[in-house]
Amino acid sequence: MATVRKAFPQRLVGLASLRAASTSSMGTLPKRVKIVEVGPRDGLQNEKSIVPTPVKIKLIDMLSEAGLPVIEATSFVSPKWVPQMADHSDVLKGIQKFPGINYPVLTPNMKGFEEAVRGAKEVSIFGAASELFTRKNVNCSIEESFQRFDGVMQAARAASISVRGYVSCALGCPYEGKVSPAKVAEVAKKLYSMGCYEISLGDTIGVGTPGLMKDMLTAVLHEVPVAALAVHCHDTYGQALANTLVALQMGVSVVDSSVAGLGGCPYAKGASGNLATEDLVYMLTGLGIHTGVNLQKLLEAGDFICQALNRKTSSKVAQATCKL
Ligand SMILES: CC(C)(COP(=O)([O-])OP(=O)([O-])OC[C@H]1O[C@@H](n2cnc3c(N)ncnc32)[C@H](O)[C@@H]1OP(=O)([O-])[O-])[C@@H](O)C(=O)NCCC(=O)NCCSC(=O)C[C@@](C)(O)CC(=O)[O-]
Repeated sequence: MATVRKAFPQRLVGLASLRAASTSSMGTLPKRVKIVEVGPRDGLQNEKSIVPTPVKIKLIDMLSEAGLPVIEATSFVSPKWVPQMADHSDVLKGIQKFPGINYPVLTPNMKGFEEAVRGAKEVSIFGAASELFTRKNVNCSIEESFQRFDGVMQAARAASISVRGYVSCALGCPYEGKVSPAKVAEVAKKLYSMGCYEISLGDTIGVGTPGLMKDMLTAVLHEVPVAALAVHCHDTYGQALANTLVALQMGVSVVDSSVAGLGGCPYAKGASGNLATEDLVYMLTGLGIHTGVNLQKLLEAGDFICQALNRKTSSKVAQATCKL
């Protein structure tokens, strides 16, 4: 049954008009935020049943229609490790490539990179600030993961492919517990100095709180310019939006999120979904921050994937605006 929604945009306009009064004491916030939609990759990679390729393609096309500027489409990782992403080439081939929208993909090593560049114009390498997580996730040490990244970076430079870098476990690790801000800063600095144009700091298991986000970002900002930073918060403990707001107040203007709050890392036990894109867009709009995203179309994309997966949305905004 199709989801029926309340007359939502009008209410949103009303909220946005309160902006001057409600944000005056919030420090300097960015005027616009680039949202990196990770639902088709991070959101689906942990799904137990294989999601049909046409569903993935339709989801990405709907997200493109909604105006997301960056949509992480899939990952070129081993299908033995992450079977859900085994159809990466077909997904990349099947989606409509909207002008002005980037469709990056994850590439952990040269094998993934070589396959990815047949269709991708941007890739992401993914490191972590935890040795044990790195071992579980990509079967090597942090040092060895950088040796793999060296090859990818060289090949990417030669092919004029932009590379984004992730630092997982930026606010905590499922295997090591606390992670020091200094370690996160060290890994972020290394990725940045290798040539990653943007570093996404991941609270992989969503254990962070605003104070931890502030301490971690303070350390990272000594090493990487704020314009090159993004945050990527999972919402396991309901802190994702609060942590993201702290990052915005510290000057970060790129935020990763996932439609309907889908997500989780298969190698991070306990990791739940990402910050829901609908909730992020609602907050940013209320703060008068431009995203270019059409919330109504985004909600429709969320409805579509939730129906396809036969599950309830994790987006509070989607829940609040749903009549049935
Ligand atoms: C990195 C590897 C491949 C190492 O895995 P490995 O087993 O150590 O690799 P290997 O080099 O020894 O090769 C073993 C087999 O895998 C194949 N292989 C090797 N590489 C590839 C490739 N790229 N694509 C396809 N196949 C590949 C290779 O050809 C070989 O095949 P065989 O000879 O046995 O038939 C593996 O550990 C892996 O794929 N890990 C991916 C795990 C993953 O995707 N995790 C989720 C993404 S990270 C995340 O979600 C966090 C993030 C980014 O969202 C941010 C946050 O929230 O913190």
